[in-house]
Amino acid sequence: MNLFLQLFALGCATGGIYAISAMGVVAVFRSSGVINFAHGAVAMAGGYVMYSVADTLGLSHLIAVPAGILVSAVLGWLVYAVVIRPLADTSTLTRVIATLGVFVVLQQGVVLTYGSALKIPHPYLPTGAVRAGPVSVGADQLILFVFSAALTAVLWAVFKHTRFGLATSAVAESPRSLAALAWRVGRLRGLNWALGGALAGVAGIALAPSLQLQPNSFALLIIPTLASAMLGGLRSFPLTLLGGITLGVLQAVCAHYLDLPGVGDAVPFLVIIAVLMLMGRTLPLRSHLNERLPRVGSGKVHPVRLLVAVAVVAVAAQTLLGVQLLDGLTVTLVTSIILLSQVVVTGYAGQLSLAQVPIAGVGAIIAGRLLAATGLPFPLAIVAGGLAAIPVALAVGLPALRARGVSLAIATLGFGVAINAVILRNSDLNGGAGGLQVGFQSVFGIDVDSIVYPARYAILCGLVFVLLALVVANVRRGRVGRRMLAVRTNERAAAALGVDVASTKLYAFVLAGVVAGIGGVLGAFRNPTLTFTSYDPLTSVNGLIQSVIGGIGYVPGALLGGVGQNGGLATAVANTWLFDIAQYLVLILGIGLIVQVIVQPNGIADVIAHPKRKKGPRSAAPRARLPRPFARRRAAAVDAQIAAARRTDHHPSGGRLEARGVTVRFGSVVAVDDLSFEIRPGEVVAVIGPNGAGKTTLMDALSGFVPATGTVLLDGSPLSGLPAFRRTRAGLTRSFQSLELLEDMTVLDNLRCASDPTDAASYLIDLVRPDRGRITVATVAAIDTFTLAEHLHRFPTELAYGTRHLVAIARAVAAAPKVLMLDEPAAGLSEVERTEVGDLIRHLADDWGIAVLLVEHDVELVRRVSDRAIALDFGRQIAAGTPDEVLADPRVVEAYLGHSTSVMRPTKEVS
Ligand SMILES: Nc1ncnc2c1ncn2[C@@H]1O[C@H](COP(=O)(O)OP(=O)(O)OP(=O)(O)O)[C@@H](O)[C@H]1O
Repeated sequence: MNLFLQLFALGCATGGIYAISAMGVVAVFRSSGVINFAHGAVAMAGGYVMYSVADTLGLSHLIAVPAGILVSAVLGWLVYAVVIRPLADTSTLTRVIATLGVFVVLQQGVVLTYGSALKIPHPYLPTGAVRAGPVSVGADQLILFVFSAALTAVLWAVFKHTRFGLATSAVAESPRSLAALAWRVGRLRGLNWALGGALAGVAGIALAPSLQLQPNSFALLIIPTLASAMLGGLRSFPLTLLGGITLGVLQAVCAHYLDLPGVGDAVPFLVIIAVLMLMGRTLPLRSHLNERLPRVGSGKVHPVRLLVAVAVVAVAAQTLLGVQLLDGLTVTLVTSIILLSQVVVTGYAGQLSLAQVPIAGVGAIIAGRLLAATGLPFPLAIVAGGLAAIPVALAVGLPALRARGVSLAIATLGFGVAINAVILRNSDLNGGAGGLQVGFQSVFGIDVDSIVYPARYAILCGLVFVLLALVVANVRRGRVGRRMLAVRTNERAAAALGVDVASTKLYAFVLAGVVAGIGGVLGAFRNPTLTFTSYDPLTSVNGLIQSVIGGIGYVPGALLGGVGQNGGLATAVANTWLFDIAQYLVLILGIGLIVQVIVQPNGIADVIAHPKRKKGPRSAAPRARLPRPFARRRAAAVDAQIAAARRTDHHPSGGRLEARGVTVRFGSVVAVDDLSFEIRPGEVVAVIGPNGAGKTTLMDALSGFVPATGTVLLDGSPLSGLPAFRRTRAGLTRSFQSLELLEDMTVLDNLRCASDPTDAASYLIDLVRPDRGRITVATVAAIDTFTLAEHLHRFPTELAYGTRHLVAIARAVAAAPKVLMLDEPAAGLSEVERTEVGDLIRHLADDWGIAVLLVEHDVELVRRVSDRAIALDFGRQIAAGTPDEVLADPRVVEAYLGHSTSVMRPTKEVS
């Protein structure tokens, strides 16, 4: 018990400091909605400045400590003013990546200024023991704990009771309202960033004497910091203190009682995962903002160009390049393979993984141990490394099922730290200080020893890169690629099209894991003795940065990113002909990244592929692709498929939807209250009601987007309990009020996404033979009915508003639904377009027998199109019958207009 109390006290002291650092993150997040990944590096800078002033210059800590805090505060403000402010209108991903750039710049700046060696600052607080009953704690720890509690109280009071604090809480919600009240939003945010920096500095200075200063480990203070901040819900200072203490105590107890190396480092990660799993959702809410991510390439392979490039590299490697350049080439190719994994998981699938390099390390360590233990041939060891990465990649991907964006980045960074601590730095696995002896390798009898035959090893890496690049490009062009793009663009829309969002994400992580694992093996086996120090989480951050600079959505982007790897071609060329830039390379990359995300977020590969395109991810691809012979051939093939489908006399047919006692609660709000109704094949049933009546929530409940009680039956089969994509596949399809078109895809690919077969075989077949997708009878029916033939190769952003509406309905029809639910399909359309949409809805019901549930505010349209109507108010059914009966019902009139004497007129817009 005494020991536990002792550990508890120790954990409280460390946790208090985590909490101080985390409160800096909270202050920044409350004001700007941004998670600053450079926060740990800012803390580290504070610690180093304190060390310089006190230990190097020999000045008093009374000067050194404030100096460290001041520098951190200034750094915090600078990050805001120089990096975050110019990126105010960009995606979360862009801002995360930018702060990662700052992280790298600060970390490398410290390395260049102070070196990587450990620095041990002199303690500045009394270190004697203080006894309280059976527990003895250091006086410094006690002081720091009391200080953290006092600081929490001060911050809580400031943010709760001062104008500054109240304005900060308001600024993240509504900067415009605050500006209207004469607040200078930029200055307020800048102050919070400075406060965040200062708090990071306090934490860095507090931890410096016990943690000791070392750039690589100290900057990772960001992980426990973020874990504490997440436990505090990124809002509450007292809860953040509690979170920090919980974390500190858990770390101390686990490290003591669990005999597992690195377990202390893994605890914050486990806490992060637990929070994400508890708080996250499998599909985002309606309010989730879908942001455009960096553009993706087409995955088109030019065989002639590829063969020429391979031949040139092979000949140059064998005949022209010296050892240094060959080594640079090998490092570039190995890195490029690992970055290919980033293209799959982040570029295509939109999942921000910061664990790809540690995953590569797992592949390397397992292949190394297998080969050392069994004498496995090298090619099989490469494959084994790829396969060995699968379970770890799956585990890294699991949080993605409930977390997205910044949260996922935090989880994967934490996972990387845990993998590094528990597996890669584990001397039971990594061969200890001497490394893992594997000797030299051969492939099919050819010696590929990278020291004697560096050219051969480089060529081997080149061939593996080409092979994997082809696989990744195939995936992009196939059915699976469409699913990934749909998921990255809009998870709700993807699920509504029948895409299994969870499986698609996990597949992306697994495929990326295999690719990274193979890269990891090739990287480690460059030497006869394997070491795993270069598979650390910081290298993973650098890897992401290189991917973004190269073009994270492009296969060639991985190669371009690999060129910039430390020790890669850029370094080798510069070292051979210029000067030793290795030490500055990471710094240059970090600065390059920050400049690039501001100027050209899509990467160098995008500029090369489309030199004339505008820079922002929002600028659509121009139609000018069609004249190219390839595009013309493809268009002709599409036309032929459409013609063939037209010759068959099939079209979608309807089914019967039954809802029994469907109820949805959001806390105390009952959004849908015990609704029961039926829609028969060929029937159009309108659901009307004032704003907030529960119409969209009803649709969400029927289609599986929100949890509901009650029963939903399709043709007598229960749908309740099934996830959204399964309901779509069963025949219940929906459109969205906000259309939710997949903006990264052409109209045709939007339709294909809805009509693609859903079998799992494509996950494997697409790797070698991508399925461009057949055009189904339902798709052609949708194209013809909604006259979309001329728009098929356009992107949604290029279409007129009315046409976008038609595409949204056509896409739902392309899924061959039995029951179609349309959420305000006529909103914002002109009179003529509304009439057209009404006719089309009737056509779907009358000619194809589809059962239609129509949510609509346009009373005229409801009256003209629907067979029956149901009126809702506060989630409850207040009337049902023919449209005329329902619209004339006094309860409906009252619900809409607030008093029963008014007469409901056939106006166009009631709301
Ligand atoms: N995720 C949510 N959490 C909490 N409350 C919610 C959520 N989604 C909807 N609501 C509430 O449920 C009620 C019904 O909202 P809903 O959007 O379904 O109404 P609606 O009839 O579709 O309105 P509109 O015509 O404006 O689209 C409202 O009170 C709304 O605030």
